[in-house]
Amino acid sequence: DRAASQRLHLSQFEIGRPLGKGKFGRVYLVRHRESGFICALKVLDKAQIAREKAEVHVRREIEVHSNLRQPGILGFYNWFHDERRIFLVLEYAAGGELYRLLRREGRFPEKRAARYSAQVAAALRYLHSKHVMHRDIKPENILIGLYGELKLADFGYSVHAPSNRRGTLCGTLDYLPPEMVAAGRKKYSGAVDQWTLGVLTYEFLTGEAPFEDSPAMTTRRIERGDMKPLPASISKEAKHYVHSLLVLDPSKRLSFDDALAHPWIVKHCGPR
Ligand SMILES: CS(=O)(=O)NCc1cccc(-c2cn3c(Cl)cnc3c(Nc3ccc(N4CCOCC4)cc3)n2)c1
Repeated sequence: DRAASQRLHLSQFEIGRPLGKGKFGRVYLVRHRESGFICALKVLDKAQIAREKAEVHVRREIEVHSNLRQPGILGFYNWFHDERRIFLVLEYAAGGELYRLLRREGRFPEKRAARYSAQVAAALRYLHSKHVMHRDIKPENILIGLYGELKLADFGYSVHAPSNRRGTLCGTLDYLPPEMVAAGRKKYSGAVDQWTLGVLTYEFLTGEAPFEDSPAMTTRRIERGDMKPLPASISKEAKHYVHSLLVLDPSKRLSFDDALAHPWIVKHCGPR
């Protein structure tokens, strides 16, 4: 609220190590001096935002993110600004980036893949209940909390780590559903996020994106739903779960409720 943001000022924070940097600014590990509270401070540069004509976009993303509260979504505590910068006071995700963990481990065992997929499905179901969708879900935009739980962290004004990322900066096609690669126009329907959940789960299980190929081929594969086959070692329930999300017809994709009730999820996470 305005009163709180009136009181907050940069001098009230002890600035720690940089966590990441990107298009609009940097993220720092900080401690609020008075309360001792550890959090992440995302610093957005107003001039850079103006150059990218992203003022409205950033304002809207702050408006959206500040109204979300769900364990699978990175906490947004407050924000304030000075003449040059906008500061977002966010939950510190102590586990770092999911992207790095996945690259380091190669792929996840099914129990972990199912738990992660369920956490993302629950967060997406919550976002949809608030009429917020398409949060650009990919491993690069997901952080890990203190207890190993996943946190959707990118709400549009995202920062990107130094270039150790995949070509996400130019926007990888891997995560786009058929209705978006074909039409060309960004036609978001809720079912887009169900497709993305399928791509994400596939990547947890194999370490690769299902339609990964040369850019031209990737588009063709997505349009045809022609995914690379899951390894024989993957259980049939896991295969059924991924195939029920990566369905060309958006109306036939598993809903988040059905995903959370799927035998593969229930087997590994218990009924929720
Ligand atoms: C090259 S890097 O890994 O150092 N930085 C990449 C990068 C880029 C953009 C945003 C972040 C980021 C944002 N965060 C927010 Cl917002 C809340 N918590 C974090 C947050 N948390 C975080 C917690 C731990 C780590 N470590 C753990 C020990 O190993 C090194 C990385 C990194 C990030 N990170 C990190």
